[in-house]
Amino acid sequence: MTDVVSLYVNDGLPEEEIARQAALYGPLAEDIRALIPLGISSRADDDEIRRAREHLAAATEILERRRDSGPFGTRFNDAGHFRTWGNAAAGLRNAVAPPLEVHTDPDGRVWTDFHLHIGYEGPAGHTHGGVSALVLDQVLGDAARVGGSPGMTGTLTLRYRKPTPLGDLHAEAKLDRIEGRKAFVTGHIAGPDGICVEAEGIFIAPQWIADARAKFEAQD
Ligand SMILES: CCCCCCCCCCCC(=O)SCCNC(=O)CCNC(=O)[C@H](O)C(C)(C)COP(=O)(O)OP(=O)(O)OC[C@H]1O[C@@H](n2cnc3c(N)ncnc32)[C@H](O)[C@@H]1OP(=O)(O)O
Repeated sequence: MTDVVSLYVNDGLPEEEIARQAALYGPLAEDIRALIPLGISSRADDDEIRRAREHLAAATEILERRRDSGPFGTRFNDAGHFRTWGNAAAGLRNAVAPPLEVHTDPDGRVWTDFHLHIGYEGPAGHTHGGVSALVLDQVLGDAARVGGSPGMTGTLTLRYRKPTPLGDLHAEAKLDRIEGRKAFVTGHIAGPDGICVEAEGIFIAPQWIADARAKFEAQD
């Protein structure tokens, strides 16, 4: 099993290098993401598909020449700039991610306006329920972190109130309370006609995080 702690790496990258990599690899993920709905909707003919696949094979051959092994993990530098570029919901380098760009209000509410293309379909013309769970897991988890209690999802409870359309959506979440290592968070996804999915989550700081925080506070 992958050791979670070993995937938290201070790689010491300077800010300029992080910005350079973001400007290089972010657009690559956008290009790959744009292919997903085309894979579903293209009406190209036999010859066009064959040619398109040859181009994709050539791109694959270039991209796999040099690559990291394993997941991206969580990387950071001495300035405390964290990168979770492989994250399935928000990762800058992950074409599977919508991606979510999560904002924080001064009162601790976190929110994101995001777009789900046709590759996120579940019920005909609507968002897959598991994708809604992905979005809410991320947004509620961010609210726990912003509220000072980052943790792993222990329990995520969803109420699907009405079908969630595809397209432009909004999600938000707020920390309700902290009890020991547990953060209780609520949130929802809304479409143009109001709230579609409500969520309650309990996020639990693993013991190693609680220990690290206690050690840090003892040094203060
Ligand atoms: C890393 C940084 C994040 C950073 C992550 C940022 C990513 C953003 C969001 C994405 C989040 C994810 O997808 S996370 C991936 C999905 N989640 C997971 O894979 C989690 C897998 N489960 C685990 O690793 C573990 O079960 C934990 C960490 C959740 C809990 O283990 P533990 O730390 O040993 O817990 P334990 O001592 O038994 O219990 C502590 C307290 O929590 C309660 N408790 C225990 N389990 C649960 C539970 N599932 N639901 C509710 N409550 C629970 C206990 O009753 C107890 O309450 P009391 O007696 O104290 O009252």
